[in-house]
Amino acid sequence: MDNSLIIALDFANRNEVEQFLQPFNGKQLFVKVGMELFYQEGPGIVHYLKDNGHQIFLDLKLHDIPNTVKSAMRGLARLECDLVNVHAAGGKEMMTAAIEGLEAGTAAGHKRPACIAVTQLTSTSEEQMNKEQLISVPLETSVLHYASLAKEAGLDGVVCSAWEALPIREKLGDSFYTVTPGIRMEEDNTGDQKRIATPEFAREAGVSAIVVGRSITRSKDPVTSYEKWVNAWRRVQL
Ligand SMILES: O=c1ccn([C@@H]2O[C@H](COP(=O)(O)O)[C@@H](O)[C@H]2O)c(=O)[nH]1
Repeated sequence: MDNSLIIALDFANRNEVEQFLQPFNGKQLFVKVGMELFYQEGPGIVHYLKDNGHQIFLDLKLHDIPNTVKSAMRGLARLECDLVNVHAAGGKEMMTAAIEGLEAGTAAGHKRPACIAVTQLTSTSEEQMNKEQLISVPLETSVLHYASLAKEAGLDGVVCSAWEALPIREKLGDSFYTVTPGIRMEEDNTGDQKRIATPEFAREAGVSAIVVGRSITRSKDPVTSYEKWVNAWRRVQL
């Protein structure tokens, strides 16, 4: 997990994924399967990616009553992904149930998938959060609160923006993962993301992994783009 660049495979179907991966010539990547792809292709897409040696973040952001999340996680554990997630807004009891489900579904002698909680989506601004969720504290306070709940529930980390990574590490320790989408190069389109940061900023904040989607998947030359991103991410590690 540490220092990974996770590519968000936000594609409509397996055919598009195959077309995207083909020029990587078998390179083993850390990829994210989200709702768009999983709802279309189901578990088969996970098997396909695993069979090709890729590490997988299954980003389904479970958010339901504890019993339902526990049962769903029991099933997802059998896919043997590296990383799965829930929404912290589902509450501590729900997050505890997620871990119980993962443990119940993991074969004896195997390690359960790491589980992280989405705090505030990176597409949410502080103003939106205040007005629409009626949460009147600063956004960082809300993120830290959700991160603390996630840690108390036994989760392994959170999804947050790079802006909150340092305060989370200071409060909850370096071993608690901070996985950060909303990463952009200076020249990239922001799109729907509100809390964006560059790879250099993310590295300096000590995030565990960055998630990059459209900047790579929609570029004219995804392999060159991926290499540019990896170099930007690594350069500041030296
Ligand atoms: O808070 C969150 C949680 C998840 N995401 C996901 O990350 C990628 C980001 O894609 P970009 O194209 O680089 O914006 C996408 O799959 C989201 O579903 C997030 O952006 N923010």
